[in-house]
Amino acid sequence: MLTVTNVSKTYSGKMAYRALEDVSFDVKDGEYVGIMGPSGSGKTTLLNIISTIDTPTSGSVLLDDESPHTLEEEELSSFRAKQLGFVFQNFQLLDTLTVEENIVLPLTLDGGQSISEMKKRVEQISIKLGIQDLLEKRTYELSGGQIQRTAIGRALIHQPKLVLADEPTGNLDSKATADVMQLLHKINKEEQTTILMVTHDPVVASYCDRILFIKDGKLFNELYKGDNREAFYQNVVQVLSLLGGDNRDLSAVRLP
Ligand SMILES: Nc1ncnc2c1ncn2[C@@H]1O[C@H](COP(=O)(O)OP(=O)(O)OP(=O)(O)O)[C@@H](O)[C@H]1O
Repeated sequence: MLTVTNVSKTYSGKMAYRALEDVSFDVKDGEYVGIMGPSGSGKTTLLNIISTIDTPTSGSVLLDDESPHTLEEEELSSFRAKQLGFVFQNFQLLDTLTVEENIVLPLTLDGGQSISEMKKRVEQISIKLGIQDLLEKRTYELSGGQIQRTAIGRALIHQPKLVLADEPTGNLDSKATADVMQLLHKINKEEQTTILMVTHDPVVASYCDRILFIKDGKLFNELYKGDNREAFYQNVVQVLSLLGGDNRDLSAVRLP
C-alpha cells in the first residue's frame, strides 16, 4: 500500500545537509511498522516526507499507486485529509473544544457527512477507545493517556488508509504508554489499519510487526516480529546497541 523508492532529502542552507539517502521500503496493507534509529538519523524527516508535510529531494512515495508529491496544493490537502491520520507526541488537540468536538473535527472539515452519521461514528470509535464517558469534557480535564486516546480517535475517525505516529507515547508514563500501545495494536489487528510509527522505545516497538532501523539517513536493518514478542524485543535492543546513541541498559525491562 505504501512504496517508498530511493528517497533522498538534502536540506539546503549555508551548509547543505543530506538527512536521507536512497531509502526504499514497502509497507503492506494492515501492517504495523516501526521506525527506529539514533537521534538525528532522519526518522522524522522520513515521516514528514511520507505524510506530505515535506517533499523529497529525489525519489518517490506511492500510497496505493497515488503519488501525493505530484499533486497540486488543493488536491494535496484533500489527499492528506482523506487518506492519512496523524498521532503526535504532543497530542495537538484543541483545548477550547470538547473531546467529541476534537474527534469529529476531521469529518467536519471534510464536509461530506451528515451530523447523525458523524455522531454515530464518534460513538463507535469512543467505545472502542474506552472514552465514551469523556466526550463532553475538555482536554485540560483529562489525563495524558486519555488525551492520547482522544488524539487517536481524531486520527482514525475518517478511516484513513495510513496512520502516521511520531513518538505517540513520548509524553506518557509507563502505564499510559502500555494502554495506548495495546489500543493501537488492537485497532491495527481488528480494523487492519496500517500504521507507521517512529519510536525510541523498544518496549513500544515490540508491539509492531516489523521495525526499520535508520542510521545516518540510510536504512541499516529490518527486523520482523514473528510470534515471539519477548525475542523480538531482545533483538530490537540488540540492534539499538549496535546503532549506538542510547546507552540505557534495557536488557532487564519486563514487557507489559
Ligand atoms: N529543516 C531542517 N533544516 C536543516 N537540517 C535539518 C532540518 N530538519 C532536520 N534537519 C537535520 O536532519 C537530520 C535528521 O533530522 P530528523 O529530525 O529527521 O532526525 P530524527 O531521527 O527524527 O531525530 P530525533 O530522534 O532526535 O527526533 C538532523 O541532523 C537534523 O539536524
